[in-house]
Amino acid sequence: MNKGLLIVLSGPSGVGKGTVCSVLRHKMPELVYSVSATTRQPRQGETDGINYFFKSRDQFQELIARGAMLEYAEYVDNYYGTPRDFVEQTINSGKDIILEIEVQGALKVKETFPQGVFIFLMPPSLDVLKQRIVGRGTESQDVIDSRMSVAAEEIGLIRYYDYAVVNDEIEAACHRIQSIVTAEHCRKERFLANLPEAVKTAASEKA
Ligand SMILES: Nc1nc2c(ncn2[C@@H]2O[C@H](COP(=O)(O)OP(=O)(O)O)[C@@H](O)[C@H]2O)c(=O)[nH]1
Ligand SMILES: Nc1ncnc2c1ncn2[C@@H]1O[C@H](COP(=O)(O)OP(=O)(O)O)[C@@H](O)[C@H]1O
Repeated sequence: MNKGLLIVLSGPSGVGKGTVCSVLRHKMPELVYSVSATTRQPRQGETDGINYFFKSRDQFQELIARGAMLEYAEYVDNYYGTPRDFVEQTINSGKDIILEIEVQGALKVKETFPQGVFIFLMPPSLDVLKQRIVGRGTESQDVIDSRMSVAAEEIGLIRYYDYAVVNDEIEAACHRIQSIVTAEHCRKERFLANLPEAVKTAASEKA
C-alpha cells in the first residue's frame, strides 16, 4: 500500500490559510488535518484539541524534550509545533495529511520528509495581506506589525516550496490546491512502487 501524502501549507499570517483549510475540509473530506500545539492564548471561539492543543511553555518544552514534536518553531514570541505520532500514523495508514505551519517548521519537515508536498499560499499583494490581518481583528497593533515584518522574510523562502498558490479568491485557491493533490497522486513513482517486479524493471528501464 502507498503511504499517504504529507502536505505542508505555509504562508504569512493573514494570507488565508485557516479560511482555505476550512473550505478544503468540505471539498476534500478524506484529507486529514494535523492539529498543532501552541503556547499562544486561545482566540475567542477556538477550542482546545480542535484548533490547537493549547499548552504552557513548560508543557511545550516537555513535549520537545520527549521527542514528541515532528517540528516546532518560535513565531512572534510563542511556540508552535506538530505532534509527531499522529502525522506518522496517518500517512502510514495510507491517508493524506495537511499541516498548516509557518516556514521555519516547514523547512524542518522537509529535512525529515523530502517527499512531502510543500505549498506556499501567497497574498495578491502585501497591502491586501495587511488589510486581511487588520480586518480579522484578532491581533493587537504590535502583533500585527511583528507579523507583517515576519511576512516579508517568509515570502523570501518561497524558493524551498514545490508550489505557490495565490489566494486571490478562496474558491479558486482551493481548486488549485485540489489540483496539486490530484497531480501528486498521479506521480509515476507512486505507481512504480506497486507494480509487479517484472513490469517494474521494464518501466524503470524505459524511464
Ligand atoms: N512551525 C509551526 N508553525 C505553526 C504550527 N501551527 C501553526 N503554525 C503557524 O504559526 C503561525 C501563527 O499561527 P496563529 O497564531 O494561529 O495565527 P494565524 O495563522 O495568523 O491565524 C502561522 O503561520 C501558522 O501557520 C506548527 O505546528 N508548527
Ligand atoms: N481569498 C480571500 N479573499 C478575501 N478575504 C480573505 C480571503 N482569504 C481569507 N480572507 C480573510 O482574511 C482574514 C485572514 O484569514 P485567515 O484564514 O485567518 O488567515 P491565516 O490563517 O493565514 O492567518 C480573514 O478575515 C479571512 O476571512
